[in-house]
Amino acid sequence: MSPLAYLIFKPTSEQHETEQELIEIRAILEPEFNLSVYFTTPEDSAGQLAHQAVENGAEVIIASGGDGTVSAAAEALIGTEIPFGVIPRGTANAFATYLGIPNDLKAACLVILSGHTRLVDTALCNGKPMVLLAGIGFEAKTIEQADNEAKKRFGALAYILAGIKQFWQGVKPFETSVETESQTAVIQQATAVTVANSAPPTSVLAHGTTGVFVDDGLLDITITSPQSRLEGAIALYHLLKSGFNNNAVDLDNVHHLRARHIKIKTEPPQPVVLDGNLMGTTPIEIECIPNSLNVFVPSTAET
Ligand SMILES: Nc1ncnc2c1ncn2[C@@H]1O[C@H](COP(=O)(O)OP(=O)(O)OP(=O)(O)O)[C@@H](O)[C@H]1O
Repeated sequence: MSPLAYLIFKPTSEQHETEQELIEIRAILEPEFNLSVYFTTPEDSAGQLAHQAVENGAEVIIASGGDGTVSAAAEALIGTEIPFGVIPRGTANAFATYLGIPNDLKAACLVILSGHTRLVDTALCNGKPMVLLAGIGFEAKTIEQADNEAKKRFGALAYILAGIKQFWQGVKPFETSVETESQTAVIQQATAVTVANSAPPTSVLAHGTTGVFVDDGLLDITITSPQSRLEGAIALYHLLKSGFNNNAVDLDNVHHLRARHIKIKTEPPQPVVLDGNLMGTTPIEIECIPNSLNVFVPSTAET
């Protein structure tokens, strides 16, 4: 008997495109799986549908959409051994990129069929699932600015354009206190705080540390506090470099910590983006859940 698989699928606003993508995915997966498809709606979240799939005895769960869909669906699998497939169809697809899962539909389906899995950490941020990162300040304001129309027209470039605009306008500095199981750091003039479970190099603000590893049982915290555009540009350059070479940034206005459990407060409260979607404002509390998600990845992927 073929394994019972559930595909949690976020439709796009283009109905024709959605139908075509689904036909392509079904054609590859159905010969191997007893496949049921659940469509997300603003009311039926990927998380609820994935929980339903688990209750129905799913042997494989696959999420297809942007990072928000993947993250929400993952929550139902935390701590189970059910293998989790990702078919990226969003704008940034940062989780798939980080794990080396291709953006091409067919190639992503073939990764699932290959059956190679990897155990990765997840986290809970104020009780909500986090597979990538939580961003406070600059990143959250950038996501706020990258509207749906721009994402449709420019794809991932919309985030870069919004980031440049945000950089140019500047972020009003805020005071932050970051409390971990072993220390508390207070930064008076922060512009961004990023807590990462995983992050591709393009999630620039996450890369103050010596690499962001998704299976080390720890979260990587980067706090930036540049006080001018020039300092900001230098910090961004070093963070971008660090994303590729895993050397920690050595600048006075880039701070980094590693911890399993983190509480962050800011004054005044700041918007928070969680796995690509705005979730509210600070304070936040994040706990890493080591080795809690079993994801299909290419057998050659290294991170
Ligand atoms: N059928 C739907 N129509 C409109 N919104 C939906 C639908 N299904 C889910 N959503 C909403 O979409 C959000 C998750 O989107 P997700 O991040 O996965 O994809 P995206 O927005 O297409 O991609 P990206 O964030 O990369 O641009 C959630 O806020 C969810 O409520």
